[in-house]
Amino acid sequence: MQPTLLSLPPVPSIDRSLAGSLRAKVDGKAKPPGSLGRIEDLAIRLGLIQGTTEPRADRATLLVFAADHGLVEEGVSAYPQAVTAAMVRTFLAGRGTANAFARAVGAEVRIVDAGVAADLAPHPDLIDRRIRRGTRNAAREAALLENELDAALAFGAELAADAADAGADVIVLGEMGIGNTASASLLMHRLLPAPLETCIGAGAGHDAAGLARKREALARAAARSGATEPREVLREFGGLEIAMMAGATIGAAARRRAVLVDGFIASAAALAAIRLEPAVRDYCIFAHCSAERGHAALLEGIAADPLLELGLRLGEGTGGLLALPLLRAACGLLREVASLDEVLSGAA
Ligand SMILES: Cc1cc2ncn([C@H]3O[C@H](COP(=O)(O)O)[C@@H](O)[C@H]3O)c2cc1C
Ligand SMILES: O=C(O)c1cccnc1
Repeated sequence: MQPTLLSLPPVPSIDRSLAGSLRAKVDGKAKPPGSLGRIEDLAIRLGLIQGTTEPRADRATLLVFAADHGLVEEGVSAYPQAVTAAMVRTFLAGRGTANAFARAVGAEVRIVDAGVAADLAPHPDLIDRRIRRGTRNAAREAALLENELDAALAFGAELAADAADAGADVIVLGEMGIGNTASASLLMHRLLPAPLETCIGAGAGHDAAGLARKREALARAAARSGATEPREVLREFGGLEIAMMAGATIGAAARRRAVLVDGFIASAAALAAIRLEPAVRDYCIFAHCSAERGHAALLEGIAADPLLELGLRLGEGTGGLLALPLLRAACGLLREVASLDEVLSGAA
């Protein structure tokens, strides 16, 4: 084990011995075998993750990790850096899309300042884990120092474990950080790996000139460092919120909680977590395939079969929240639905 990973909790491997009884339970329900398609597979996955034939997804906590990126100096985003802090304030006021969707599905929301480059007033719903005011510009130098990366991973793991200990059955991971699709593209390029070009998309929105500028800046960042080892890749290309999400993925898995992974950026963080600790892969449920270029290839590269395809490209955890009712339905199948035997014997 690498000494730097010692601060991260161990992730138990999934015990597959329950798979047979979970499949038999699902097949024995009052419905034709297989008639609930992928919801049946989801029920079995949730049972395996929680180690029970009666899994729950009642309580869900969305952790939104927010941070800024030095790469924005290169014009990688169509939006100014100040939008990150403005959106954090909006979330705290309950007015973001993530807040509305969380209310729609019944999930708790926690906002984490992982490294926003602005002053934020203290707020009871804001968790301050700010490591620095944004990353360094990865086109010129490493985005993070070793100790900054360690802190981000450890804080993320701790926050996810805290949410689990406070009663969350499912951890939904979301992010807010202008410029973070640029970091995510570099992570995908090195960790999947995939050609850089196929990893770069329009992010929050770019015209042709903006996209060309983003491609050119990311080519310079990639040329600056040949890192391929997951810690090195995170340190070189950032970002703070992405590293914290990778830590949170590991922390949730260590508590045997399903991690509902949102879009392109959250998936890049999950990819980093999987490369750091392969056992987390079994705990990751990929909510949707985003419209961001690169997301479909990233998902395919880790054999992930996303639950939804809605053309979303927002982030914030919105896609994860929309998939949450599917997890609850899958748990309801195992916990509540009568067996065919009960129905035929008149017991149900
Ligand atoms: C108003 C607004 C709200 C957002 N909420 C999420 N994002 C999303 O867009 C950003 C990534 O795109 P890029 O890398 O191109 O900057 C992230 O903050 C992501 O969460 C937003 C973006 C904007 C503009
Ligand atoms: O897929 C995402 O999560 C995404 C895509 C573009 C911009 N922000 C987020």
